[in-house]
Amino acid sequence: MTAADDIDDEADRERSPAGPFDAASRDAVYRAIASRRDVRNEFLPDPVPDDLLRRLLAAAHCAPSVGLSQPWSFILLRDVQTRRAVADIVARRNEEAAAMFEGARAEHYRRLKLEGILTSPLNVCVVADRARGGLVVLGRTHQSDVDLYSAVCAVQNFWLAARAEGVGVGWVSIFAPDDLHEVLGLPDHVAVVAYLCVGFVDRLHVRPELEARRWAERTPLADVTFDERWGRASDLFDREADAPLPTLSD
Ligand SMILES: Cc1cc2c(cc1C)N(C[C@H](O)[C@H](O)[C@H](O)COP(=O)(O)O)c1[nH]c(=O)[nH]c(=O)c1N2
Repeated sequence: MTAADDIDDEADRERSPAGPFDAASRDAVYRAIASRRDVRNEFLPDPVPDDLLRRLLAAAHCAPSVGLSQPWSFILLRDVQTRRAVADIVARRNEEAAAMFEGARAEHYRRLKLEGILTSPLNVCVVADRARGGLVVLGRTHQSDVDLYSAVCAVQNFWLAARAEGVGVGWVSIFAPDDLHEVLGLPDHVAVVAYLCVGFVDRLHVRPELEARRWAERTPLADVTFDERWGRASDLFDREADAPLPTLSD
Protein backbone atom coordinates (compact mmCIF):
# COMPACT_ATOMS: atom_id res chain seq x y z
CA MET A 1 0.00 0.00 0.00
CA THR A 2 1.35 3.41 -0.92
CA ALA A 3 1.03 6.52 1.23
CA ALA A 4 -1.67 7.75 -1.14
CA ASP A 5 -3.76 4.62 -0.42
CA ASP A 6 -3.62 5.36 3.31
CA ILE A 7 -6.41 7.90 3.17
CA ASP A 8 -10.02 7.70 2.05
CA ASP A 9 -10.09 11.29 0.80
CA GLU A 10 -13.85 11.61 0.77
CA ALA A 11 -14.25 10.35 4.32
CA ASP A 12 -11.31 12.47 5.42
CA ARG A 13 -12.91 15.64 4.06
CA GLU A 14 -16.23 15.07 5.86
CA ARG A 15 -16.86 17.36 8.83
CA SER A 16 -19.81 18.27 11.04
CA PRO A 17 -20.25 21.52 12.99
CA ALA A 18 -18.41 21.26 16.32
CA GLY A 19 -19.86 24.24 18.16
CA PRO A 20 -21.84 23.93 21.39
CA PHE A 21 -25.37 22.53 21.31
CA ASP A 22 -28.28 24.91 21.71
CA ALA A 23 -29.06 25.44 25.41
CA ALA A 24 -31.97 22.96 25.57
CA SER A 25 -29.99 20.15 23.95
CA ARG A 26 -26.98 20.84 26.15
CA ASP A 27 -29.15 20.81 29.26
CA ALA A 28 -30.70 17.53 28.14
CA VAL A 29 -27.26 15.94 27.97
CA TYR A 30 -26.33 17.18 31.45
CA ARG A 31 -29.75 16.17 32.73
CA ALA A 32 -29.26 12.60 31.51
CA ILE A 33 -25.82 12.50 33.13
CA ALA A 34 -26.94 13.99 36.45
CA SER A 35 -30.19 12.08 36.84
CA ARG A 36 -28.98 8.65 35.70
CA ARG A 37 -29.26 6.21 38.60
CA ASP A 38 -28.38 2.60 39.27
CA VAL A 39 -31.70 0.77 39.61
CA ARG A 40 -32.11 -2.36 41.74
CA ASN A 41 -35.78 -2.24 42.66
CA GLU A 42 -38.72 -0.52 41.10
CA PHE A 43 -38.51 -2.01 37.61
CA LEU A 44 -41.84 -2.04 35.80
CA PRO A 45 -42.67 -5.40 34.19
CA ASP A 46 -43.41 -3.94 30.73
CA PRO A 47 -41.15 -5.36 28.03
CA VAL A 48 -38.62 -3.03 26.41
CA PRO A 49 -39.78 -2.64 22.78
CA ASP A 50 -37.35 -3.81 20.11
CA ASP A 51 -37.02 -0.41 18.43
CA LEU A 52 -36.09 1.23 21.75
CA LEU A 53 -33.63 -1.56 22.55
CA ARG A 54 -32.05 -1.09 19.13
CA ARG A 55 -31.56 2.62 19.92
CA LEU A 56 -29.87 1.81 23.24
CA LEU A 57 -27.60 -0.75 21.60
CA ALA A 58 -26.82 1.69 18.77
CA ALA A 59 -25.84 4.29 21.40
CA ALA A 60 -23.60 1.72 23.09
CA HIS A 61 -22.09 0.78 19.74
CA CYS A 62 -21.13 4.47 19.14
CA ALA A 63 -18.68 4.33 22.04
CA PRO A 64 -15.01 5.11 21.61
CA SER A 65 -12.77 2.05 21.50
CA VAL A 66 -9.06 1.49 21.47
CA GLY A 67 -7.78 1.34 17.88
CA LEU A 68 -11.46 1.29 16.80
CA SER A 69 -11.43 -2.36 17.84
CA GLN A 70 -15.06 -2.26 19.11
CA PRO A 71 -14.41 -5.19 21.42
CA TRP A 72 -17.91 -5.32 22.91
CA SER A 73 -20.68 -7.79 22.29
CA PHE A 74 -24.15 -7.49 23.79
CA ILE A 75 -25.88 -10.62 25.01
CA LEU A 76 -29.62 -10.16 25.43
CA LEU A 77 -31.21 -12.28 28.16
CA ARG A 78 -34.97 -12.26 28.08
CA ASP A 79 -35.44 -15.94 28.89
CA VAL A 80 -36.28 -16.34 32.59
CA GLN A 81 -34.55 -19.70 32.93
CA THR A 82 -31.10 -18.36 32.05
CA ARG A 83 -31.64 -15.32 34.23
CA ARG A 84 -32.65 -17.58 37.10
CA ALA A 85 -29.34 -19.44 36.74
CA VAL A 86 -27.48 -16.09 36.87
CA ALA A 87 -29.56 -14.97 39.87
CA ASP A 88 -28.61 -18.19 41.73
CA ILE A 89 -24.91 -17.52 41.11
CA VAL A 90 -25.27 -13.92 42.28
CA ALA A 91 -27.19 -14.98 45.42
CA ARG A 92 -24.40 -17.37 46.36
CA ARG A 93 -21.66 -14.81 45.67
CA ASN A 94 -23.64 -12.17 47.54
CA GLU A 95 -23.63 -14.34 50.66
CA GLU A 96 -19.84 -14.70 50.32
CA ALA A 97 -19.60 -10.93 49.87
CA ALA A 98 -21.64 -10.26 53.01
CA ALA A 99 -19.26 -12.46 55.00
CA MET A 100 -16.33 -10.23 53.93
CA PHE A 101 -17.72 -7.27 55.87
CA GLU A 102 -17.49 -7.08 59.64
CA GLY A 103 -20.23 -6.90 62.28
CA ALA A 104 -22.86 -4.21 61.76
CA ARG A 105 -21.50 -3.45 58.29
CA ALA A 106 -22.26 -7.04 57.23
CA GLU A 107 -25.82 -6.70 58.54
CA HIS A 108 -26.16 -3.39 56.73
CA TYR A 109 -24.88 -5.05 53.53
CA ARG A 110 -27.45 -7.84 53.81
CA ARG A 111 -30.26 -5.27 53.99
CA LEU A 112 -29.24 -3.71 50.66
CA LYS A 113 -30.95 -4.87 47.49
CA LEU A 114 -28.16 -5.11 44.94
CA GLU A 115 -29.68 -6.64 41.83
CA GLY A 116 -32.88 -6.79 39.81
CA ILE A 117 -32.04 -9.80 37.66
CA LEU A 118 -35.50 -11.36 37.80
CA THR A 119 -37.60 -8.27 38.52
CA SER A 120 -36.42 -6.49 35.37
CA PRO A 121 -37.83 -7.72 32.03
CA LEU A 122 -34.46 -7.76 30.27
CA ASN A 123 -30.85 -8.39 31.22
CA VAL A 124 -27.95 -7.38 28.97
CA CYS A 125 -24.53 -8.88 29.49
CA VAL A 126 -21.79 -6.75 27.92
CA VAL A 127 -18.70 -8.76 27.13
CA ALA A 128 -15.36 -7.89 25.57
CA ASP A 129 -13.87 -10.17 22.96
CA ARG A 130 -10.23 -9.93 23.94
CA ALA A 131 -9.09 -11.28 20.59
CA ARG A 132 -11.02 -8.80 18.46
CA GLY A 133 -8.80 -6.47 16.48
CA GLY A 134 -6.01 -9.06 16.23
CA LEU A 135 -2.82 -9.64 18.15
CA VAL A 136 -1.50 -6.07 17.94
CA VAL A 137 -4.05 -3.31 18.38
CA LEU A 138 -3.29 0.39 17.96
CA GLY A 139 -3.29 1.95 21.46
CA ARG A 140 -3.32 -1.43 23.20
CA THR A 141 0.31 -2.31 22.54
CA HIS A 142 1.42 -1.53 26.10
CA GLN A 143 -1.84 -1.69 28.09
CA SER A 144 -3.73 -4.89 27.52
CA ASP A 145 -6.80 -3.88 29.56
CA VAL A 146 -7.81 -0.90 27.43
CA ASP A 147 -10.18 -3.17 25.49
CA LEU A 148 -12.12 -3.61 28.75
CA TYR A 149 -12.16 0.17 29.26
CA SER A 150 -13.58 0.54 25.74
CA ALA A 151 -16.41 -1.85 26.59
CA VAL A 152 -17.12 0.18 29.74
CA CYS A 153 -17.53 3.26 27.51
CA ALA A 154 -20.21 1.32 25.62
CA VAL A 155 -21.93 0.51 28.91
CA GLN A 156 -22.03 4.17 29.89
CA ASN A 157 -23.47 5.18 26.52
CA PHE A 158 -26.16 2.54 26.96
CA TRP A 159 -26.90 3.75 30.51
CA LEU A 160 -27.23 7.42 29.49
CA ALA A 161 -29.35 6.67 26.43
CA ALA A 162 -31.57 4.51 28.65
CA ARG A 163 -32.01 7.42 31.05
CA ALA A 164 -33.18 9.62 28.19
CA GLU A 165 -35.70 6.91 27.21
CA GLY A 166 -37.13 6.44 30.72
CA VAL A 167 -35.46 3.06 31.01
CA GLY A 168 -33.65 2.12 34.21
CA VAL A 169 -30.39 0.19 34.28
CA GLY A 170 -28.78 -1.62 37.20
CA TRP A 171 -25.21 -2.91 37.01
CA VAL A 172 -24.60 -6.19 38.84
CA SER A 173 -21.04 -7.32 39.48
CA ILE A 174 -21.37 -9.64 42.44
CA PHE A 175 -19.85 -12.69 40.81
CA ALA A 176 -16.36 -13.92 39.95
CA PRO A 177 -14.92 -13.16 36.49
CA ASP A 178 -15.59 -16.63 35.01
CA ASP A 179 -18.85 -17.40 36.85
CA LEU A 180 -21.11 -16.65 33.90
CA HIS A 181 -19.09 -18.43 31.20
CA GLU A 182 -20.85 -21.76 31.52
CA VAL A 183 -24.38 -20.37 31.89
CA LEU A 184 -23.94 -18.12 28.85
CA GLY A 185 -21.77 -20.51 26.83
CA LEU A 186 -18.98 -17.95 26.50
CA PRO A 187 -15.61 -18.87 24.98
CA ASP A 188 -12.47 -18.30 27.08
CA HIS A 189 -11.29 -15.28 25.06
CA VAL A 190 -14.42 -13.35 26.02
CA ALA A 191 -14.53 -11.39 29.30
CA VAL A 192 -17.70 -10.37 31.08
CA VAL A 193 -17.53 -6.59 31.51
CA ALA A 194 -20.98 -5.69 32.79
CA TYR A 195 -24.20 -7.46 33.67
CA LEU A 196 -27.10 -5.03 33.33
CA CYS A 197 -30.70 -5.28 34.51
CA VAL A 198 -32.87 -3.22 32.19
CA GLY A 199 -36.50 -2.10 32.32
CA PHE A 200 -38.82 0.88 32.44
CA VAL A 201 -39.00 2.85 35.67
CA ASP A 202 -41.34 5.66 36.55
CA ARG A 203 -39.38 7.08 39.49
CA LEU A 204 -35.66 7.35 40.13
CA HIS A 205 -33.80 8.14 43.32
CA VAL A 206 -32.58 11.74 43.26
CA ARG A 207 -29.42 10.70 45.09
CA PRO A 208 -27.54 7.43 44.65
CA GLU A 209 -29.43 4.77 46.58
CA LEU A 210 -26.29 3.79 48.48
CA GLU A 211 -26.18 7.34 49.81
CA ALA A 212 -29.85 7.26 50.82
CA ARG A 213 -29.19 3.94 52.57
CA ARG A 214 -26.22 5.43 54.41
CA TRP A 215 -23.75 2.98 52.88
CA ALA A 216 -21.52 5.58 51.23
CA GLU A 217 -21.44 9.27 50.40
CA ARG A 218 -20.69 11.17 47.25
CA THR A 219 -17.27 12.80 47.20
CA PRO A 220 -17.02 16.53 46.47
CA LEU A 221 -15.58 17.13 43.01
CA ALA A 222 -12.93 19.41 44.52
CA ASP A 223 -11.58 16.44 46.51
CA VAL A 224 -10.86 14.43 43.40
CA THR A 225 -9.38 17.14 41.18
CA PHE A 226 -5.62 17.60 41.35
CA ASP A 227 -2.95 19.72 39.81
CA GLU A 228 0.14 18.28 38.18
CA ARG A 229 1.91 17.90 41.55
CA TRP A 230 -0.85 15.83 43.17
CA GLY A 231 -2.01 18.93 44.99
CA ARG A 232 -5.64 19.97 45.19
CA ALA A 233 -6.82 22.14 42.30
CA SER A 234 -8.87 24.05 44.84
CA ASP A 235 -8.70 27.33 42.93
CA LEU A 236 -11.02 25.78 40.33
CA PHE A 237 -13.91 25.22 42.68
CA ASP A 238 -16.06 27.17 45.00
CA ARG A 239 -16.55 24.46 47.62
CA GLU A 240 -20.10 25.57 48.34
CA ALA A 241 -21.19 25.34 44.70
CA ASP A 242 -19.22 22.14 44.00
CA ALA A 243 -20.54 20.26 40.96
CA PRO A 244 -21.53 22.63 38.14
CA LEU A 245 -24.37 20.38 36.92
CA PRO A 246 -27.99 21.40 37.46
CA THR A 247 -29.73 20.08 40.58
CA LEU A 248 -32.51 17.83 39.42
CA SER A 249 -35.48 16.63 41.39
CA ASP A 250 -38.24 16.26 38.81
C1 LIG B 1 -18.45 -1.29 37.74
C2 LIG B 1 -19.72 -1.13 38.53
C3 LIG B 1 -20.23 -2.23 39.23
C4 LIG B 1 -21.39 -2.08 39.98
C5 LIG B 1 -22.05 -0.84 40.03
C6 LIG B 1 -21.54 0.26 39.31
C7 LIG B 1 -20.39 0.12 38.57
C8 LIG B 1 -19.86 1.30 37.81
N1 LIG B 1 -23.18 -0.72 40.79
C9 LIG B 1 -23.88 0.60 40.86
C10 LIG B 1 -23.24 1.51 41.90
O1 LIG B 1 -23.54 1.06 43.19
C11 LIG B 1 -23.80 2.91 41.67
O2 LIG B 1 -23.40 3.34 40.40
C12 LIG B 1 -23.30 3.89 42.71
O3 LIG B 1 -23.78 3.56 43.98
C13 LIG B 1 -23.72 5.33 42.39
O4 LIG B 1 -25.12 5.40 42.24
P1 LIG B 1 -25.80 5.90 40.91
O5 LIG B 1 -25.30 5.04 39.78
O6 LIG B 1 -25.40 7.32 40.72
O7 LIG B 1 -27.28 5.73 41.15
C14 LIG B 1 -23.73 -1.81 41.43
N2 LIG B 1 -24.88 -1.69 42.15
C15 LIG B 1 -25.42 -2.78 42.76
O8 LIG B 1 -26.47 -2.66 43.41
N3 LIG B 1 -24.84 -4.01 42.64
C16 LIG B 1 -23.69 -4.19 41.97
O9 LIG B 1 -23.20 -5.31 41.89
C17 LIG B 1 -23.09 -3.07 41.34
N4 LIG B 1 -21.92 -3.17 40.65
